[in-house]
Formats: sequence, structure tokens, C-alpha cells
Amino acid sequence: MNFEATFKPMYVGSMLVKNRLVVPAMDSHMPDENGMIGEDALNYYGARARGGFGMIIVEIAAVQKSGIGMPHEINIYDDTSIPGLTALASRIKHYGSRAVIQLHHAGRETVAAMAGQQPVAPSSVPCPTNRETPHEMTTLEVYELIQDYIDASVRAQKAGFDAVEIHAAHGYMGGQFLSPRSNRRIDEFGGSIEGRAYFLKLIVEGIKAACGKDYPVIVRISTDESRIGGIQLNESIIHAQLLEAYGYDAIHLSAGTYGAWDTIVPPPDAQQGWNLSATKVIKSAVTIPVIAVGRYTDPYFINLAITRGDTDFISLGRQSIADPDFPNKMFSGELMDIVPCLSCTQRCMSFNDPSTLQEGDYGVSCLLNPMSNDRPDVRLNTAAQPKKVMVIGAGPAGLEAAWVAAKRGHTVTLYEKGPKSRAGGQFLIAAYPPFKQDLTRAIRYYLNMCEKYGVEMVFEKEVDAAFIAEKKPDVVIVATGATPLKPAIPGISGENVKQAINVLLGEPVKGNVLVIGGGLVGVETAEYCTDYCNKVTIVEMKPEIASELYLTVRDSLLRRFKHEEIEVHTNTRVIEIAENGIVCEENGVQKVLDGYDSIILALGAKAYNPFEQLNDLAPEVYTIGDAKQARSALEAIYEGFRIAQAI
Ligand SMILES: Cc1cc2nc3c(=O)[nH]c(=O)nc-3n(C[C@H](O)[C@H](O)[C@H](O)COP(=O)(O)OP(=O)(O)OC[C@H]3O[C@@H](n4cnc5c(N)ncnc54)[C@H](O)[C@@H]3O)c2cc1C
Ligand SMILES: Cc1cc2nc3c(=O)[nH]c(=O)nc-3n(C[C@H](O)[C@H](O)[C@H](O)COP(=O)(O)O)c2cc1C
Ligand code: SF4
Repeated sequence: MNFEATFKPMYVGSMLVKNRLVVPAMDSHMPDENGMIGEDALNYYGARARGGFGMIIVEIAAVQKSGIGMPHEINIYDDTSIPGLTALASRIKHYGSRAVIQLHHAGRETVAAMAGQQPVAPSSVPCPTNRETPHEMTTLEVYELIQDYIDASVRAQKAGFDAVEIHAAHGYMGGQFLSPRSNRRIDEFGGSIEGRAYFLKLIVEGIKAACGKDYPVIVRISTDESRIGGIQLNESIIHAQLLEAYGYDAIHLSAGTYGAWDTIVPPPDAQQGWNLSATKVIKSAVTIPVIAVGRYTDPYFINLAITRGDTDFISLGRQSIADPDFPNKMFSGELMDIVPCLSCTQRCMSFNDPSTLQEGDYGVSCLLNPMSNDRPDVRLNTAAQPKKVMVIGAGPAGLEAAWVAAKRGHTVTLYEKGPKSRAGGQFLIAAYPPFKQDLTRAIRYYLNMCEKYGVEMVFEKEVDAAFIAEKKPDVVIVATGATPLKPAIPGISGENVKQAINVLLGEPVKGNVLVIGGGLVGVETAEYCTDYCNKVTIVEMKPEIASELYLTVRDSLLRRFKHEEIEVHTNTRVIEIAENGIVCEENGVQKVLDGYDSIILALGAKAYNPFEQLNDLAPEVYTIGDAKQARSALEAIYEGFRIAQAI
């Protein structure tokens, strides 16, 4: 399949774009803390341009200092930014991509500490997430803000950007004007649907007057924000028609606002192209190109949507973070080489969170691709001295270490005690709960990379110290994973008690089940059980369940839990397991939860390392991933990468 439709050039206004694949704006933390462009941002965006994207929309750039909504947000509010922006546009265009920059003002979707003053907004309605009451702009202040968008566009054009995109989605300033939920003005900027769109009308007219009528201006809107009572599809169709009439050259159709984050960044339970039906409706109502977005990761699906004419362009958000070379791989048919995006948001949205970052790591990156952001320290070189490397364990840590080491020129053998069909370690078990099946794509990707770079993979071989001594490797990488914890709770060895991973692997449970432990494994096992059990209950010692899950993924899981009527007891400590239930202490009060046929344990895991005298095994020995300390695939993959890069 040649994916012809995807690679057919198309115009946005006067700008010819070489294909239909777009990197949408995504704040990356790669600009510096003052919002200036340096080498990190050039490398990050350069990698995506080199990877073949037709259009790259550079992340949010603040048109006013007081409109900053994110740390490291790009400065386009004064001329000091122009040299850095010039270098950025030039780096993107060097590879034949179109360079676009997103003009942004957070409005009420920020906090005073970030904005440096009380946030401003069309009306003084607090943001549903930040809860700070904004200052309602006077009519004069609105006109001044419009001028700031125009001045920012002039800077973008001077810097060499081919176009600008006005951010009016996700409930930011443009969207706050459009939405009757946040715009209660009675001057010319409110009142009616046209009044609410007047802000965006004056912006595009001003930009065209200042930059030339042929300078392309894209607008990004949300098709739907109904979950928080805002714009609905019928209204956004009219917005799209008005915006076309006002002079915008293309419409980028996202969804959601703060307060409904999981419609902005769809979680794993969203289907491929989940917003495409709304996009089709809007496309049929306008004549300018539309850009679809929202969980596009599959080349076949992408090409079909474009071939059918459901959309003109498709933005690959997190998929472009996972794999900057997606377009080139799609074009050349190397589909197995594509790093799949799992929608997990585990690393790409956690660039602020030191607890998720490995030492020296910073900026946006991907769970499955530690090289995603193309910082110099995550690039690969050829090994100075090729070595004989033995990797023990084909979980994510071992698989990543093996292919990266082999790519660098080492001779790598990977041993796994299970069969090839069970490659992936715990990550394969992690693919069993609902909405996690994409994890198998990741495992397939890793196996493919191992094959591609010549890793010898030996399955059904449990390695012991004698075997290592016999093989005499230069380097041993121990990636033997973890085993589930079984603490000394009375009754824990009863026949009615099962480990969560065994349940996921098929050990039967039925009737009513109670899961002890409301962490990731516990909540996912509980949801898995709802398919064939009558009643599912979780008890968790902490005040919250699923506390390690990221915002969007957690929100959607908790929403499903409500539908599935899973009973949750937090602040609850198990004292004893009985034949048909447990004795526990909930919020300090002792009680019995009974009527359960099975009790499932999801109480965490402990490192499994079967080798006692590690340093005697080979000249170089490293322990990585859960074998070092039971954590998540993120640490496992990043440690695998770092060791393979260092040896
Ligand atoms: C239900 C569930 C859901 C999860 N969901 C997520 C998630 O969404 N995101 C996330 O980041 N993490 C998740 N995790 C955790 C994640 O799967 C683990 O942290 C990760 O797999 C650890 O990787 P690893 O390679 O270190 O070890 P493992 O994945 O445990 O792999 C170790 C491998 O070593 C093999 N092995 C052991 N001893 C030997 C030996 N002597 N010789 C040869 N082979 C040996 C084992 O058979 C196994 O295949 C989940 C875990 C579970 C159980
Ligand atoms: C890390 C991250 C940062 C984002 N920042 C922005 C942004 O600056 N501007 C914007 O309009 N959308 C932003 N988004 C939303 C994306 O542009 C995109 O619409 C969303 O991720 C859904 O697409 P996907 O499912 O392909 O990831 C961001 C998303 C992510 C994951
Ligand atoms: S961290 Fe997860 S959601 Fe983010 S790009 Fe990687 S696979 Fe996709």
C-alpha cells in the first residue's frame, strides 16, 4: 500500500504543504525558562521536520507576557525572541516542512503565579480547573489584546514562519470568547454567536492587513466542550463557517477545555480518530481545508480518513512525539519500525514531574522512545569497542537494552525463560486489562527492532550463574523483572486468594470479587473482572485509588468505574482475609466486608534478581528495570536505553 492520499500535496491558502501529516502545537519544555528558542528546541522540532511532516505547528507562543499559561512558553510578545524564532523557522523549513507557530493567550486558564498578575478573560468567570477569578477585560483592553496578536504575527512572519495558527481551542482566550459558558459580555465581543466570534474576526483581519492578504492564518477551535457545559457541535459548525467568511485559511478541529482534559488529550479508551465524525460534519460545512486531530496512530486509518475526504490534514500529536520519523516510515512502508503511541501520557505529559524523569532527562519525551526529543545526550553513537553482551529477560528493559546495544555495534544475545509468544514480561500482562491492548504493539515493535539490528533472541532459556560463566560475555545486563508481593496478612494463603497477574493471565474467578490494592495493577484487574464477575470491590490503604495514573488516563478510568459500579473503599487497611471476605479498618473503624468468592491481591511487586554475586559474573554487570527496583515500564525502558548507550 502506498498511502497515496496522505502524501499528496495540498494548499493552505497560498502555502503548498508537501503532505497531509501535521505536528500540532504541543508545549515541549524545550524552549528555555524565559521562552527563548535554543538548541534543545531546534533539535526537537528539527527531528520532526527531518522525519517528513508536511507542516509543523510550533507550540503555544504567548502574545502577552500576562497570557502565559505554561512554564517555558515561547515568547512572541516582544522582539527579543525574533533571532531564536528565525533559527527555528529556518530549521523546520530546511527539511521541506512548513513552519507555523501557534499564537496563544491563556486567558483564565492560568494562575496569577504564572501570568505575573491576576489572569484576564472575556468575563470574570473562574476557570473550572484553576479556580482563580479573572479580571474581566475592558473593551479597550480587548482591542489592545487583538493588536498584540497582530504584532505577534508580524514577528512570526519576520522570523520566517510560513503561517500562524490562532489558538481558540481548549478554552484558551479565543475559545473563551467563543463559548457562552465563559463569555458573558454585553459589548460588541459578546451577546450573540457573531459577537463572541468578533474577537477572532478582528484578529484575522488585522493580521491580513499587517502581513499581507496571502499570509496564511489557521484557527484552532474545539468542536465540542459540552462536558463542562460549553460549546456544542451545532454551534461549532457555525463558528467554522463564520471563521471561513472572516478570512481564515484552514480550521484545525480539536475538542475539550480545561476541566475536560481527556477530550483535549484522549486517553487509551478513545478510539482512533475519535473526533472524526464531528470533523466530517464541519468539513462538509466549509470550503477551506480542515485538520483533524485526536488519537491518530495507525497509518491505514489515517490514509483512509484522507482518501474518503473526511478531512484534509491529520495532526499526529503524541504519535509525533513517540516517533518523529512517522511520515518517512509510513511513506517507505516500514510500518513495523514505527514507535507506536499508546496514549498513556506517561512521559510526554510528565515533563514537569521530577518523579517520572531519569537523571539528566528533561523536556518532552516518550515512554517507548527515550530518543524522542533528540537532545545530544540521547543520540546514539557507534560503540568504541564492540563487546559480547548478554541480556537476561525480554521485558521492556531487556528488549530496549538489547536492540539499542546491537544498533551501536555490540554482539547481543537476549535470553528469556518464557516462550517467544510471552515476550514482553509484565508489560504483556499489562496488555490484558481493557483499553491496554496497544501495549502488544509496543512489544511487537521491540521484537522487530531486535531482529532488525541482529540481536540473537533465545527463548525458553532460564539463565543461571553457571550458564553465564560458560558463555563468558563481556557485559551482563540483568533485566529479570519483579514478582508480586505477598505480605504476612492472616489468611493470605487461602485457596480463595489469587494474585492479580494470575487472574489477568486466565486463572478463573467468578461471582463477587474483592481486590486488595487500588494502585495501577489493582484498578486494572478490577476493571478486567467486571466483564465476568457480578460484583467488584477494591480496598486501598491510601486516600485515593490509581494515584500514580496521569490526569487524563486517571479521569477516564474513574469515569468508567462509576458506570461499571465498582465499589471503592479508600483509607482502608486489611487486617485479615477470611473465607468469604476480609476484616479491615476503614477510616479507623473496624468492619467486615463479606460475600466474596475470591480475593485478588494487587499489593505491589518486589525486584526479582536470581544472581547473588553479580560482580563475579562478567567484567561488566548492570541491573536495570524492575530487577533493580519494581517500578514501571518507564524506568525499565529508560534504564535499558542508558546502559545500552553507555557500554
Ligand atoms: C497488570 C499490569 C499493568 C501494568 N501497566 C503498566 C503501565 O500501564 N505502564 C507502565 O509503565 N508499567 C506498567 N506495568 C509495570 C511494567 O509492566 C513493569 O514495570 C515492566 O514490565 C518492568 O520491565 P522489566 O523489563 O524490568 O521486567 P519484566 O517486564 O518483569 O520482564 C522480566 C523478564 O525477565 C524474564 N526472566 C526472569 N528471570 C529470568 C532468567 N533467569 N532467565 C531468563 N529470563 C528471565 C521474565 O520471564 C520476564 O519476561 C504494569 C504491570 C502489570 C502487572
Ligand atoms: C504534551 C502535550 C502538549 C500539548 N500542548 C498543546 C499546545 O501547546 N497547544 C495546543 O493547541 N494543543 C496542545 N496539546 C494538544 C495536542 O495538540 C493534540 O491536540 C492532542 O494531544 C490530541 O492529539 P493526539 O491524540 O494525537 O495526541 C498538547 C498535547 C500534549 C500531549
Ligand atoms: S508517552 Fe505514551 S502517550 Fe506519550 S507519546 Fe509516548 S506512548 Fe504516546
